Amino acid sequence: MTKELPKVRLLTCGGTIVSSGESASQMTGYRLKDFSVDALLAAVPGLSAVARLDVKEVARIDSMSMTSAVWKDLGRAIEEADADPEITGIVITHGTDTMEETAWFTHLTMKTQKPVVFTGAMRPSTALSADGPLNLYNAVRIAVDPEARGRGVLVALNDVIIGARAAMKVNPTNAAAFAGLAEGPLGLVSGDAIVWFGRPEKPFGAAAPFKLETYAHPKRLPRVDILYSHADDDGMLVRASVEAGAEAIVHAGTGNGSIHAETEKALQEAAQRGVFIIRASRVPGGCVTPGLAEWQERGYIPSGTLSPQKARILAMLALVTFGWNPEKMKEAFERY
Ligand SMILES: NC(=O)C[C@H](N)C(=O)O
Repeated sequence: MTKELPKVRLLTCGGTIVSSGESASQMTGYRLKDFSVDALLAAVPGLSAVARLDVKEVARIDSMSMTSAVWKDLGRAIEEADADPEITGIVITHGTDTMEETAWFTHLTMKTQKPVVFTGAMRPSTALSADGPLNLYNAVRIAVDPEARGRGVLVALNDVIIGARAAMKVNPTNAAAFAGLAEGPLGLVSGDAIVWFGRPEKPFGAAAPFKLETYAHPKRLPRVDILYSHADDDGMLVRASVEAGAEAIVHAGTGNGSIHAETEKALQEAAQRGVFIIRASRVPGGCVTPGLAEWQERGYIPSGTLSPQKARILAMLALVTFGWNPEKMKEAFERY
């Protein structure tokens, strides 16, 4: 008797992988129309020889409009797949614009040991050399690879496998859109082989205290704004953010998380009012260090190797999990 193929739950969230243009040469300016997931699967010959796929639509949106309400629906769908003993791995198709954010949220909150692989496409389904079908094929291969277990949530496109913590979209149009900043990739798809060489260094999933149930759907997570600094910055956005009820501000500063002298006054006032200040950087890659002694005295927290968008998610999760707790907020940025 032939061995039954492993079963993979495919959770779909929309994005370019199911978008269509007017012609094969249209690479941008396309829309999410009526291209179905079934049509996407039909465009992947050989997929049925890798795994049995069982599909569930979680959302059908362009990922620039992602919300934490969708993260919660996705989390519930992953928990369902985790509880099903027949399912070996989970693949999530998602727009690439905010894929790194959904993947990071999932990496911190999901407790499953099963592989969870995010993929998507940079070219619409109708394009010449559409990249979605091969990306999906490879994501399913990764999801059934026993070696993928224990490496946390993965982002796999264009033959590169990157951990959710490090993954960042670094090109707006190229098929090689993702890089694993600072930490590098965890593996590669090399033709028929899947090659692994890295594991996440920091605790995640079951080793992290963050849980999906801690925020009430459809309510958003606590307000945390990202403020991008530049010449002539004057702190106006800091004041607006505090006014809007931000519980933390991620300051995407220049260089090593540096702060414009004019903005510093507004950040200091915000910190005195109990708003957490996370010092991140608009520079991609590298590591933001604790910096000036007075920043440390004021309780500003360096983002380390987390991008501003990842720092925002960690701050939100720390707020819902620990409440207003400066020690725990600082520890969260050191540990996760
Ligand atoms: N390449 C993409 O997937 C971009 C897309 N518009 C999105 O949903 O993020």
